[in-house]
Amino acid sequence: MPSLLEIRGLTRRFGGLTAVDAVDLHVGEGELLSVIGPNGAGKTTLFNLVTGLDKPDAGQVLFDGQDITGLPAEQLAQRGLARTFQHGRVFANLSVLDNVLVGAHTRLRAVKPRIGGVPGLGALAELALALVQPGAVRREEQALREEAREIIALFGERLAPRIDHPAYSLSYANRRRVEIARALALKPRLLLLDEPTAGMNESETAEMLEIIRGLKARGQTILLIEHKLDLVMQLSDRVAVLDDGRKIAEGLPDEVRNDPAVIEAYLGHRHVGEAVPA
Ligand SMILES: Nc1ncnc2c1ncn2[C@@H]1O[C@H](COP(=O)(O)OP(=O)(O)OP(=O)(O)O)[C@@H](O)[C@H]1O
Repeated sequence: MPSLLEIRGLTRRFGGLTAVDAVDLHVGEGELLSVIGPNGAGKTTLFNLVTGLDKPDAGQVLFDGQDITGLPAEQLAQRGLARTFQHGRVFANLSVLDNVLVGAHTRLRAVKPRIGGVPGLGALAELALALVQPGAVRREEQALREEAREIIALFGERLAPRIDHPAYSLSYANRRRVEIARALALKPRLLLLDEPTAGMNESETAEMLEIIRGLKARGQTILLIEHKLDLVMQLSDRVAVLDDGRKIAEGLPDEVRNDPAVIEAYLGHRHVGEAVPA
């Protein structure tokens, strides 16, 4: 399987602490790779490095064979990397639909050629076009709305009846669903999910598992951080384990589950808060 994402020797230090320590990883097209590890293992820092929110002290990130190390988040989104955050980030005052449309518009900006090729003229020229071709613009907007509605429909009765509600009025779990819907509207080549079931109860977690399973079945490449090991074991093609910034294991879910170094890492951290892999 050719690698869509390849991470080589990625390292990030905060003062004396090495949060991510020479980590190598790769994610193949259509693959679901989970990154697990005790609290403070470096998972979110790794995501931040891959998605341009933070810059590494050493190492490289390659996406589809191109070096994207240190590129800003906006550019990475336009290249097809979309992420969600551990605590969920949505535009509180925008409706569910508009939150998802933000994702669709980001994608559209990426695929539209720069008019005239003159930097800075793009937005102005776009406005001019909108004025002379209102029908075309309206149709394009209509198509985006339709697409956003289809994505929202993936979340069934949880989101569909609330499509016009402002995000601030939603439950925590629903805000997290909106965030994932927005990321999907980017039509990402790689979707990075940071603890998509954090704060969700058992039935909500089971629903999310089905949604992720559905995305995977459609060929979506996914990099997942997740604490709920049951879900990780059911969904992942491969699992990588971080501990104190280092990758201590990588392999098929069953191999990782029985790896003594992994069991040791989980037992060694008293505040894991979740079951040791059984
Ligand atoms: N901006 C920062 N400044 C200083 N230290 C940081 C910073 N960000 C993360 N760290 C430290 O780096 C280490 C890794 O943190 P990180 O959040 O990546 O871990 P994690 O595996 O995502 O943990 P959790 O499962 O609790 O979310 C921790 O010791 C954390 O305190």
